[in-house]
Amino acid sequence: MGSPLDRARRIVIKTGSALIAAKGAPRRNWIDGLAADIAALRAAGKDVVWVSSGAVALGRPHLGKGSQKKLEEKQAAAALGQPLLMSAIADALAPHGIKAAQALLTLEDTERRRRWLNARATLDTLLAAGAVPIINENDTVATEEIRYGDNDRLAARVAQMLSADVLVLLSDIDGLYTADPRKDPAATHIAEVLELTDAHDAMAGSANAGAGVGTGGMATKLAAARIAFGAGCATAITLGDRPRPIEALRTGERATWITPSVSPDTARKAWLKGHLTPEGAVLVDNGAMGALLKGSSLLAVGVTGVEGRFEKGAAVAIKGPDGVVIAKGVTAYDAADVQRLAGAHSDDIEVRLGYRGRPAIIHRDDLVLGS
Ligand SMILES: Nc1ncnc2c1ncn2[C@@H]1O[C@H](COP(=O)(O)OP(=O)(O)O)[C@@H](O)[C@H]1O
Ligand SMILES: N[C@@H](CCC(=O)OP(=O)(O)O)C(=O)O
Repeated sequence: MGSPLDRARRIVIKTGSALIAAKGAPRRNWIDGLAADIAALRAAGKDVVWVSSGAVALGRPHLGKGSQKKLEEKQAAAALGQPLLMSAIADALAPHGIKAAQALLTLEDTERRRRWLNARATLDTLLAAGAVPIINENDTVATEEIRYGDNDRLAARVAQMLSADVLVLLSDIDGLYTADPRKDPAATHIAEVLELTDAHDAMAGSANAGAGVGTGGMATKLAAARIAFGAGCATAITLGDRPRPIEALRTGERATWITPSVSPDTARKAWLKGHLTPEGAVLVDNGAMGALLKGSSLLAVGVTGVEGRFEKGAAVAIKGPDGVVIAKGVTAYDAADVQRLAGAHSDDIEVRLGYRGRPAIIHRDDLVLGS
């Protein structure tokens, strides 16, 4: 059967602070090993996104003395540590001919549809260019209310946004146990979860019950796995501190695999179907209707007009020439721009808008057929 990693097209890997840093310095040998793993995945044609913690841990020694418990002290440490984190990772990827691209996200980038479209387009562009996006929370500006707070969930949101097939959470433990093995020596390992229940949450205890340097614990890993699960993405929780942790996972080293029964594509379409309440409509001609039914994106050339006012990122209905709703989707343009683009060929988009817009009014990934 092989590993889910072999079948995956897109993989998100999350590394916790304790793997990245020791005594305030980057663990270069370990980072080099993971970089070699990532190079092997890239060579096999897979897209890889690396969500890495460690900015606070690497920045702390440079902030001076003091407790460094206050939020602004952690944020300042992150500002000092983030470039150190990036350069350690970029240096490790460079010998493999892989470019590292920094992307610092805040909660809004994955929760607000408009920003989500932008973040996704940028990350897709980086992946298409062969780069590995290195993602962290934008700790320096994220305030308590608008924080993911832990990179486990951030990584799951990224996996969801990018329709990844596998999320790997590299941890200081080789998976989920029936209880915290640090406290209960009788705890047993769980190799596979096909449905996440409250019983699993009870095993993990509360958040922040982890080893110390980071902010996660097993509870946030399960919260992350739940987000990924809903997006049709499998999660592996496994021991990170191995020389080649991804290769070890691929060849069957111990892990907990949390595996959904549907694909990312099916999950996304089901989500769209249930969550989109149209705020307006885009009117299309017969040609566009035929293309949509065949699974294409909605291009400006087939648009004849709009109904109502809506923002970029809003849910809209798509209506055929007879006024019947044939699909719903998330629009990449606001109503005024859709009107401006009606009937335009792709080459004309820039002239009509005054900027270089996206080719699709609604991308096929953001579209579901039916009313
Ligand atoms: N049921 C459980 N199974 C496994 N680990 C658990 C469980 N409950 C609590 N934990 C704790 O969670 C820790 C992993 O979280 P954490 O140290 O935050 O990892 P990371 O630094 O990789 O984010 C484990 O070392 C373990 O002590
Ligand atoms: N964004 C923070 C890390 C937050 C976090 O989730 O840490 P961890 O539990 O080690 O993955 C940083 O870079 O220090």
